[in-house]
Amino acid sequence: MALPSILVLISGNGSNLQALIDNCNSGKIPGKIIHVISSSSKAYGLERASQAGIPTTTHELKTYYRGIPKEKQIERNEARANFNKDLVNIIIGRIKPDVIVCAGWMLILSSDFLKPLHQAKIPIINLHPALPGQFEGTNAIERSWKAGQDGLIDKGGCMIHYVIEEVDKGTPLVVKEIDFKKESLEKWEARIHALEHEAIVEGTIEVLKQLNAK
Ligand SMILES: Nc1nc2c(c(=O)[nH]1)N[C@@H](CN(C=O)c1ccc(C(=O)N[C@@H](CCC(=O)O)C(=O)O)cc1)CN2
Ligand SMILES: NCC(=O)N[C@@H]1O[C@H](COP(=O)([O-])[O-])[C@@H](O)[C@H]1O
Repeated sequence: MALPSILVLISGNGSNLQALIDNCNSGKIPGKIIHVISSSSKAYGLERASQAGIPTTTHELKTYYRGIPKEKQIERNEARANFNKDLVNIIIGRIKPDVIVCAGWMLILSSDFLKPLHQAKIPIINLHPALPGQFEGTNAIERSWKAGQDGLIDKGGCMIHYVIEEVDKGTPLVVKEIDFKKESLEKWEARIHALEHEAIVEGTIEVLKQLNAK
């Protein structure tokens, strides 16, 4: 029987993508990465995918914004809606994955994207480098480090959660905690990234398990 198919969305380095590639190849993740889509043509993760023989697509928002000045907000919003609609049509129409994993995908996904996926019963999960209810959005690692330095938190970590319209508020699948300690941002970041590489593998295994349970 064919392994469930995984689409991975990235925007950058792809170290979490690499963890997925390595653990699919070892069989720890009972799935096959069939495609990688990047929101940036400069993402090193594209190189990682190519090295692993995984087809890639680049889908850049700036291409949709081209020629629309920043002050033309209505036109830019329309362009962004088209970005989301085209992306979901590529996924549902061409790639047809069983599950989608956001592994450092740095764009908010709109209802134009999420609703068709829900109708197609394709679950989508995301890696967020903070605990549930903490530091939603971008730069979460630095924000959590500063909060720790200020004595506002004594724990940090990362989570894998289902993606819903409300950013980083979806039901968690995996939560990994670490104690805060006075250390450099670089050391904190390294500890979080190490945790991420475990969490993204466990979260992908879990979403595949839940898929099979349906
Ligand atoms: N609808 C959802 N979309 C996304 C989710 C989600 O839970 N719901 N998770 C994110 C991943 N993410 C944090 O884990 C995240 C990434 C990016 C942003 C954001 O504000 N992006 C800006 C652009 C920022 C930039 O270019 O530096 C934007 O999209 O305008 C917030 C959260 C993936 N998407
Ligand atoms: N809000 C989303 C977010 O901040 N995601 C973060 O992007 C990085 C991707 O690293 P990678 O490209 O090396 O996998 C990871 O640190 C991940 O937590």
